[in-house]
Amino acid sequence: MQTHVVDHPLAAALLTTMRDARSENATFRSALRRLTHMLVYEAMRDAEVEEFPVDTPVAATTGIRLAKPPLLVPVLRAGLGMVEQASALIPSAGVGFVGMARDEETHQPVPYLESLPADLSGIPVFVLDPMLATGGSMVHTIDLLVARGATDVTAVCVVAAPAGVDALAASGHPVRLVIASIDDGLDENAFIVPGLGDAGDRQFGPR
Ligand SMILES: O=P(O)(O)OC[C@H]1O[C@H](OP(=O)(O)OP(=O)(O)O)[C@H](O)[C@@H]1O
Ligand SMILES: O=c1cc[nH]c(=O)[nH]1
Ligand SMILES: [Mg+2]
Repeated sequence: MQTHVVDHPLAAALLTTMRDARSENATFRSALRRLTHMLVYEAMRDAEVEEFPVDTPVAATTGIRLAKPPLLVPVLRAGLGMVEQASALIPSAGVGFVGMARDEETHQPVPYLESLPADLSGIPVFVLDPMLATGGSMVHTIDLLVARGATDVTAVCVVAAPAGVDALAASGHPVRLVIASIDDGLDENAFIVPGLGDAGDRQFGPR
């Protein structure tokens, strides 16, 4: 699996704001939005483009547009904080939704919402979820996408545990990972260490 860690001082500073337990919800959401801009920008670097004729006020020239606008799939709740910025960066992108909450005892994902186009063949899909912990939620989301014919999936995350990266790679799915940091590991509650806590709660309050 191709993994791209976005190693940039501006990204690192925003991630630090998100890690800081003193950051209020609004500060956390703002940092996530701004960091998403950088992650999606990097994730789109190799996107397929096509040329088309365009007239400037001065002359005819050749323009560039995305050959295949992607589908953005935020994983609720935490991924919701990434979708507005990703859409702003890729205005032609569609948006689908997956809702999932981890069981606090088993740490298994419990799906509660699935709103996706029926046919994803030929469409690049960007899954937006800040946290990749055990990997269960991301692998389940990609299972849903692959079942609809997706063959080109990018997971755009903020923080991962090595176990989550390994689970994604072991899933055998056609996925690449774009991320700001791969952290040290998981604690006994399957929270990422040092991580940033519960990314859903830190944006929206307790569930
Ligand atoms: O890799 P995993 O072990 O599956 O954990 C990661 C998942 O946990 C978080 O969601 P959570 O279940 O807390 O739901 P929330 O976004 O509503 O808070 C996070 O946003 C991921 O979806
Ligand atoms: O550290 C973690 C792990 C799962 N989900 C989160 O929001 N944070
Ligand atoms: Mg949560």
